[in-house]
Amino acid sequence: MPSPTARPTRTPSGAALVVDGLVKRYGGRAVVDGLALSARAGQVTAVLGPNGAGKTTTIECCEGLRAPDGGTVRVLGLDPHADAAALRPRVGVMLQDGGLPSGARALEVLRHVAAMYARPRNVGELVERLGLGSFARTPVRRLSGGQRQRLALACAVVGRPELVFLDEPSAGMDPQSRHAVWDLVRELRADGVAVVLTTHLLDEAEALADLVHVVDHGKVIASGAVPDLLARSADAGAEVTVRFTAPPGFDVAHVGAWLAERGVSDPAVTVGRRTLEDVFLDLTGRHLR
Ligand SMILES: Nc1ncnc2c1ncn2[C@@H]1O[C@H](COP(=O)(O)OP(=O)(O)OP(=O)(O)O)[C@@H](O)[C@H]1O
Repeated sequence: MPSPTARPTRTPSGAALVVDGLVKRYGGRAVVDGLALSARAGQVTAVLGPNGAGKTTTIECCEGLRAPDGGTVRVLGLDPHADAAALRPRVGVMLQDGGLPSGARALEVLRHVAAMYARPRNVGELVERLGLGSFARTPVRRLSGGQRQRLALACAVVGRPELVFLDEPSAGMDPQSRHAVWDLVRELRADGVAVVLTTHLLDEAEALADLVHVVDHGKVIASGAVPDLLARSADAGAEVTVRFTAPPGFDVAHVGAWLAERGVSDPAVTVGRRTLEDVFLDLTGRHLR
């Protein structure tokens, strides 16, 4: 049973998570190879990288699920292995495969997890927020992928964690669910929670992240806020988007001709009104399934 008196512990730098020189080997191969990153309270930190880059391995070392072969990990100033019991009530975890008991019904699982905490969130409110009501009595093994993700997210946050790890939180979700997840992540940040997420959805990282770490071959190859990372690559030439509402009869070919006259090679002028996501949400509504 988590202690009701658990208090935030911050490292001197104020970071909620500090990973330094992390090494993890499998069969002699370092899949995480001297990786360093950090995350702060009240911020969303996104860990990006191609398949097999070492993101999940890193996050699982931070969660105390895998033992590192080298380097240090400090979670709320504590060691995820040695201090696992002290960290359990303070850290929320949403695993990529859900990690939920397959035979239990969805709402039973959430109520059970909530009961393990001293000051859980209101379960009914969370059910409403994440649209869990329509499958509350469905066994976990019968849930769709997106429903299981939403249940796993609810379980990760129901205990009011100070730090939450979300491994690809909106993978496989419909746009309605993704927006609900994003709203919840923003609320956690506003409440001062340190949110650490991995994602392959770069629009998700752009929409949510205060800090981005890009991982490849087991190392962080770039870190910074999204505008900083974009500014660093500005010399490569920027793609400029201009939006305007064309009056009736306007010939967009003039825009391409005007750009070509000014030395812009192969300008691509496209006419579009709304994104497919806008149309999809209009057609299917915003309510969660
Ligand atoms: N238990 C294990 N035994 C052997 N190799 C492993 C093990 N776990 C992970 N690996 C390997 O470690 C590498 C990193 O895997 P990891 O799951 O951390 O990548 P990832 O960045 O999260 O990828 P993805 O985006 O596909 O989820 C991969 O090459 C993977 O095959």
